Amino acid sequence: MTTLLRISGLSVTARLAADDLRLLDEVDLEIRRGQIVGVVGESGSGKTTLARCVVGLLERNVRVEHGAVTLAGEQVVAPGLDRTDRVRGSAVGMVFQDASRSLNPLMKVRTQLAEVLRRHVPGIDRAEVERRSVEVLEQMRISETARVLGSYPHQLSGGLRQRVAIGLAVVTRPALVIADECTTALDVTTQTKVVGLFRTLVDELGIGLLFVTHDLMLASDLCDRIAVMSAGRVVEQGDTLRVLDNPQQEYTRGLLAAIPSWS
Ligand SMILES: Nc1ncnc2c1ncn2[C@@H]1O[C@H](COP(=O)(O)OP(=O)(O)OP(=O)(O)O)[C@@H](O)[C@H]1O
Repeated sequence: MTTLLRISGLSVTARLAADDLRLLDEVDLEIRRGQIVGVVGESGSGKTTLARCVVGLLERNVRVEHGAVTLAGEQVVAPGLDRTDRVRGSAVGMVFQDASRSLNPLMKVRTQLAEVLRRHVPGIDRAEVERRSVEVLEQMRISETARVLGSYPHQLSGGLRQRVAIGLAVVTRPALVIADECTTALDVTTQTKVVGLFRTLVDELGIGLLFVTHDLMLASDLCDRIAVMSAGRVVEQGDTLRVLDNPQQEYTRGLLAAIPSWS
């Protein structure tokens, strides 16, 4: 499997009024095609900062101090360098916690898919837009494609909305998808479906998935590898079973101990 995403020695700092705050500290992480890597850790450990750094969506007071992000062999982030606009939305798709951040409430699903396709697939014609829109909804295991295409986001259930948001992220056939707490707002049954959908997508399309979650149980169900973050550092990473069955770090043991059903 080829390496899709390589994060090496990444350190990121936020400038505050008084002084600088280190948000990420020497983070190393790799994702290969067909692989799901979970980033887990407590609130404030730096998961979102890491995910947003890969796609160049850092806040204005945040900057990369050291290290680099390389996507399919091309360096896209380094100190003083941000080439993420070349890959955002095309080679990399993103799904956030709240589908409403991905979906435009004022546009029907059909229009939103068409807009993304036209932006990223130059010269695509109307028939191909429709064909790929239907295809991606089918990949999302949505059966009533005509109804969903003709609906505004608020006319769909939460689970359906999140599947449409994932469809919007993968319709351009990205090599990598970044999902940040994207199942957190869903009920457990819908969450299980969305997680199953991600596994199928990764297996069928051979994409890589960076799955950010505070839910270690969910990560253990879905991810091939897990990186455990604490205070901006990856304190432990490896194959999911290895990390969870034989954690090497006290911090990871603490996270596992906090799950009542674990052991
Ligand atoms: N622009 C910023 N300026 C200052 N501090 C920031 C900034 N962005 C993030 N932080 C701080 O960096 C730390 C890591 O935040 P981040 O959102 O990456 O953590 P997280 O693990 O994703 O947490 P959560 O699970 O709660 O979303 C937090 O303490 C947060 O307050």
